[in-house]
Formats: sequence, structure tokens, C-alpha cells
Amino acid sequence: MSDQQDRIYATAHDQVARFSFDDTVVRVFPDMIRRSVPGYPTIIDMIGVLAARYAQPDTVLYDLGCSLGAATTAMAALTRDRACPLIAVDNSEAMIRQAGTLLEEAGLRERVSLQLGDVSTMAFEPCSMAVLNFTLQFIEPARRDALIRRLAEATVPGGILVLSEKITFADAAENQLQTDLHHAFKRNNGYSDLEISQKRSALENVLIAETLDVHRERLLKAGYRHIHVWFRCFNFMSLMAVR
Ligand SMILES: C[S@@+](CC[C@H](N)C(=O)[O-])C[C@H]1O[C@@H](n2cnc3c(N)ncnc32)[C@H](O)[C@@H]1O
Ligand SMILES: O=C(O)C(=O)C[C@]1(C(=O)O)C=C[C@@H](O)C=C1
Repeated sequence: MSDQQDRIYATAHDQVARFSFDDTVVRVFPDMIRRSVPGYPTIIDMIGVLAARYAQPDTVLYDLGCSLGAATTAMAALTRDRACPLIAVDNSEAMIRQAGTLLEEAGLRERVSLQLGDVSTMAFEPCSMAVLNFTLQFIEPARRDALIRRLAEATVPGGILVLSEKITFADAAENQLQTDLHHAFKRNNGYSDLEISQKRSALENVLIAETLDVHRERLLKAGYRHIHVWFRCFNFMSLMAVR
């Protein structure tokens, strides 16, 4: 059900509706994210590698805004030797339903607690790794500080937050260049100019990107001690913040 090609914005819409993670998106999500986010497969693989290094026994591993559970699956595969419960959360019913099917097929339903919920209001248990893989950008900016602070408080010493985001740049020319290069990446992956522009309208005021400096300051203020950007391509990056 979820391996179809993304053609959602291929035909002209009179009015482009706000982007939402509904059934239509779920059906094409693996194709959409792979063709829209530069380096997405690498980022997923490396989340597994980071889990192998940072997962501490008897602490939780969180996948927050898990969509179909790609990061959960990568973390589970590389931490089989440790008693770390995995908790995967998303506030889209359609995503959670399909994630349940996929985790079942992968034989992971026992190990993973899949929860429908809002990550900006949920309570966190002591964790050694939390992943926000392209999720924070969809959370209201006014709620971001409190979420990151609560996550930092729940993270055990030596534990990490992996934060992947689309970013903006303070310098207008650089912002334009990186945005153009991202659009060239999408075009090279088969998206038309119409698809690119309609998707962009749909994401307006839904995906609210911030600069790397804003992310860095928020993380340091929340109590993370070190921040390492370990992946960047055009206007997409992933960092790890160490508690
Ligand atoms: C771009 S997708 C994340 C991709 C996923 N982490 C992965 O690696 O494949 C963003 C996800 O965040 C979820 N989301 C957005 N706001 C949320 C919130 N407040 N609480 C929980 N999930 C949220 C969306 O439903 C969507 O599934
Ligand atoms: O398609 C775009 O232009 C995006 O900004 C990418 C992005 C993301 O960063 O999450 C936006 C929504 C979809 O979930 C997939 C990818």
C-alpha cells in the first residue's frame, strides 16, 4: 500500500490545500521523502549507526514523528544486543496505522511501542537517544523550546538527540542558492516545476524552517553540551546534540 509513486501535485490544483500527513500522503510517503530530502536513505542508515554507539541498556530510544518507522527500524536493527525499549510516536492516525503493518512485517511489533500522540505534549521517560527526523519543522515554533527542554531533561548523561531539519539561511543570496539546488535535486528525481511549486505552496506555514544558529542556541539553552552537525546537503541537515 505504501510503495506508490508520488504524483500528488502532478496535476494543477485550483487551490492547493495545506499539506497534511493523511492517507493520500501515507500511500506515497517512502517515494516522496526519498525524492524530496537529499540524503534521506543515508540519514536513516546513520541513525542506526548512531544508535549502535549511543543506546544505553535499560533506557528508552525514541522516534518522535516516526511516520512509517524508518528510523525506528534502523535503530532496532543495530541495538538487538541491548535491552532498550523503542517508543515510536506520531500524531497522524494514517501514519500510525501503516507503521503498525510495516513493523509487524519486519517482526518488530514486540520490541516497539507504537503510539498515536503529540510529541509536544507527551511525557518522556529516561532515554539515551531521541530522534526528531524532519519532525520539529512541523511543530508550532512557539512550542519548540519547551519540547527540546523536556527532551534534554529526559536524556541521560552521554545520551543524544538526533535532529534533522530543512533549514533556512540568514543570508538571502545563500538561501536562494540552497533552495534552487534543492529544487534542482527534486527535478533530477523526476518532479516537474508544477509539482515543485504546488508542494511548496502546500508546505507554506506548515513546514516552518529555522536557521542552524537558531537550532544550535535552543539546544545549548536546553542543556545539551555538544552539538555536531554530521550531515548537510543544500538546505537539509542532521545534527546530534550530546547531553
Ligand atoms: C517528514 S515526516 C518524518 C519522517 C520520519 N521521521 C522518517 O524518518 O521517515 C514528519 C512526521 O511528523 C509527524 N508530526 C508532525 N507534528 C507532530 C506532532 N506534534 N506530534 C507527533 N508527530 C508529529 C507527522 O505526522 C509526520 O509523520
Ligand atoms: O518536499 C519538500 O520540498 C520538502 O520540504 C521535504 C519534506 C520534508 O522536509 O519533510 C516535506 C514534506 C514531506 O514530508 C517530505 C519531505
